[in-house]
This record gives sequence, structure tokens and C-alpha cells, in this order.
Amino acid sequence: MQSKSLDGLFQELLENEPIFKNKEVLRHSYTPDSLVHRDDQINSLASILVSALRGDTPSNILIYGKTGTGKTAVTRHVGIELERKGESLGLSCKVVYLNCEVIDTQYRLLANLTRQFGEDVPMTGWPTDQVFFKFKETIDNERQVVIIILDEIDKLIKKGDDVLYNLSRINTDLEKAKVSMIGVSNDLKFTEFLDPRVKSSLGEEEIIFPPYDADQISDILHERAQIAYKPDALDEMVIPLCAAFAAQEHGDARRALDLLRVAGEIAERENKSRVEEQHVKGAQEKIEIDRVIEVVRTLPTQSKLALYSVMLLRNNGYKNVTTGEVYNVYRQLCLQVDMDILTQRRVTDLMSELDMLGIVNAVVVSKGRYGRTKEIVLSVPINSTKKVLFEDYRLKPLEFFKPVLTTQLHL
Ligand SMILES: Nc1ncnc2c1ncn2[C@@H]1O[C@H](COP(=O)(O)OP(=O)(O)OP(=O)(O)O)[C@@H](O)[C@H]1O
Repeated sequence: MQSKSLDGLFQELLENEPIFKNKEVLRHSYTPDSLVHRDDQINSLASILVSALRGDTPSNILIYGKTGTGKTAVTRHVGIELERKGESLGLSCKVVYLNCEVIDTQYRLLANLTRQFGEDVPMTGWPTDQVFFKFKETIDNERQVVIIILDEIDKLIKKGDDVLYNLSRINTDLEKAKVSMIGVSNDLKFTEFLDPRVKSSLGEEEIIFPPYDADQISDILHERAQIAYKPDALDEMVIPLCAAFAAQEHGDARRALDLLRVAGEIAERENKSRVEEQHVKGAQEKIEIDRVIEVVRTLPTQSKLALYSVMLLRNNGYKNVTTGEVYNVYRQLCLQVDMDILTQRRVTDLMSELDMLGIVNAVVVSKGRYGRTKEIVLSVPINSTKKVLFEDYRLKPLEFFKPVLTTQLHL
């Protein structure tokens, strides 16, 4: 019975005229062929890397810019073109890409690099020196220039800068191969934590990616929309609105492309043949909620308990939740899951942090002769937040817990 109705549903959905021509090109994994408004950065990068085509070692480069300013897209694009040109000139020029958020230890980085040159190194188990030796031996097998792109390089140095130190000195041990590095970061200050020798070697050249303004983002979106959407699928206000929202967020092209995709998905779900202004607003709201929920997922357990206390109070019909009531419930939750009970002052601090993260909204209200207190309102949807909280095994036993609540006086 159910499968029949589902079959009908699929049929109905299939018969709707799709508004997307190729949705994949709006995803993060897609690398565009043309990058508008980045000619200066492309030229700077190419003029440094051209040394590789002369058989010399290009200077190391540090690339800075806020998130979504095209750093990765430009670096990869120039890297691909450099390899292509090298090939046509009969030169061996290899550009390898590593994301240091994923590969964040010296061992894993070296093992991964060696593997990219076709040699098998186990992902754990060897002494680090041995992996480094293997990497050197592997690349030094032939005359080649190797350019290593270290994206999100700031994540790597959180665990020490040994690997950067070793890589920055590697050329002295090589006979045939030459290595240079491109570090990419959206943290302008990360070099402050580097060993001065690494800092000066890595930052031989620096390229800055400024944020896009709304007009530049509009151009990026227009180009992408042409391949992503069917003709006439977008109301004329859609692109300017996506661009305006993204420009408010420090000119983030990734955010703009997300808005453009999610707006289309919302319109599609509503069976509309055109994406309208309200779909972009819906997309903005959805992306913001998804972001906040992601923040909830990474909160420390104590903050999760404080947050869950607010949720329980709201769920039990409390209109004006105060920090005193939160603390009362919080204590009961701690006892239930056997966690240390923090002082009321500390829990009030945790609530302020949740406020700063946009998870709750606390306003100070005056209660006349009863003094002043904070009233706390949730800024996240209850059901999805609950789901995320219970992913934490320490909170799981609280799923059906009912706290003892005081009757709320409406002063
Ligand atoms: N000039 C551009 N033209 C076309 N697309 C662009 C341009 N700049 C950025 N994009 C697109 O915007 C998205 C984000 O760009 P990218 O990943 O390069 O940003 P980033 O600066 O590396 O950000 P992060 O620091 O967060 O990694 C990508 O999908 C990319 O294709």
C-alpha cells in the first residue's frame, strides 16, 4: 500500500518541470573554469610559479583572505594550468594539494604526499623520520619541480610546525627534485605562532585575497546560474538578493552560491517553476539555522546541559525563563548524568557564551521591586537541536528525564 503511494509520489515529483539544469555546479566540490575578478591574484601567482617551467624552484607563497574569497579555487586552477603547460613543454612539474584540516599531523601529511607519488606508506606505524626519508627518496627519483599546496595551513600548526620546518629545508637534501610550498589560510595571524625560520621561509611571497563586493558576487552568481539553472528559472531579484546577503557576510562567494542552490531547492520542493525572492529569504534562514545547529554539536558538555535546561523549561510552558530557573534544572541534569555541578555564576557565564554564539537570546528585564533578571529565549529550533544534543552519549540518558519544576510566578 505504502509502496504504491510512494511510487505515485515519485512519479508526481518526476513530472514536475525541473528548474535546475545542473545542480552539481553549485556544490563546493565543483571547480569553475573561469574565475572572474581574480585576475590580479592569478597573475601574481602565475608570475611566481613560472620559475617551475624554467626548471627553477619557485619562491614559497602564503595566500591570505577571508573564507569564500576564491583562494582555493584560484590556487587549484593555476596549479592545473601550470601542470598542463609543463607537460606541453616536456617538463615534469607536479602540483599536489592537501587540506590540512583533514590531514593534520606531520606523519599523515608526509604519508599522504608520498602516496600521491605512487609509493605505498602505511597511514600509521612507521617512525616519522622514515616516512620523511621515503618521501624525499620518492620525489628525488626524477628531475621535477614539486609544488605542495597546503590549504588551511593554520590547522596544521596547531600540532606544532615541525613538518613545515622540515619541508622548508628539504631542498638542501634533494639532488634532482625541487620543492616549493603554497600555504593558504583565512587566519591572517597564524604566522605569529611559527618558528621565525619557518615564517621567513614560508612567507617569501604573500598574496592577499580581498573580500568580494556585492557587484562582484553578482557576476560570479550570474556565470554559475547560467550553467546551473534552466533559462528563466530565476526571478530577476534572486541574484541581487543572494549577493546582498553574502556581501553582508564579508563578501563570501561560497555563502552566495549556497544561497543560490538552497533557494532553488526550496522552490523545487514547493513545486514552483521559478525561484523567487521569498525562496532566497527561506534559504538564508535555513543556512543560518544549519550553522547554529553545527555550533551546538561542538559545544562542551556543560554548555549542552545548560542549553538543554532552557529547552526543558520552554517545553514545560515557561514563558520567561530566568538564569535561576535554568540553574535549578541544570543541577538536576548533572545529578542524573553524574557530571560535576558548576557554580551558578559559571553557568550564567555559559549562558552568556550561548548568547554570543546566537543559540539563545538573553535580555535583561527589570522586575520592579524584585530586581533585574535575564530572560532567556531559544534561537534554535527545538526538535533538530534536541536530536543533535542526544548524539552526545553523555546526554543520552536525559532523553526521557522529567525535571522537578517550580511553579512559575507571573510577576
Ligand atoms: N572569482 C570566482 N569566480 C567563480 N567562482 C568563485 C570565485 N571565487 C570563489 N568562487 C567559488 O566560491 C566558492 C568558495 O571559493 P573558495 O573555496 O576558493 O574560497 P576560499 O577562499 O578558499 O575559502 P576558505 O578559506 O573557506 O577555504 C567555490 O565554490 C568557488 O568555486
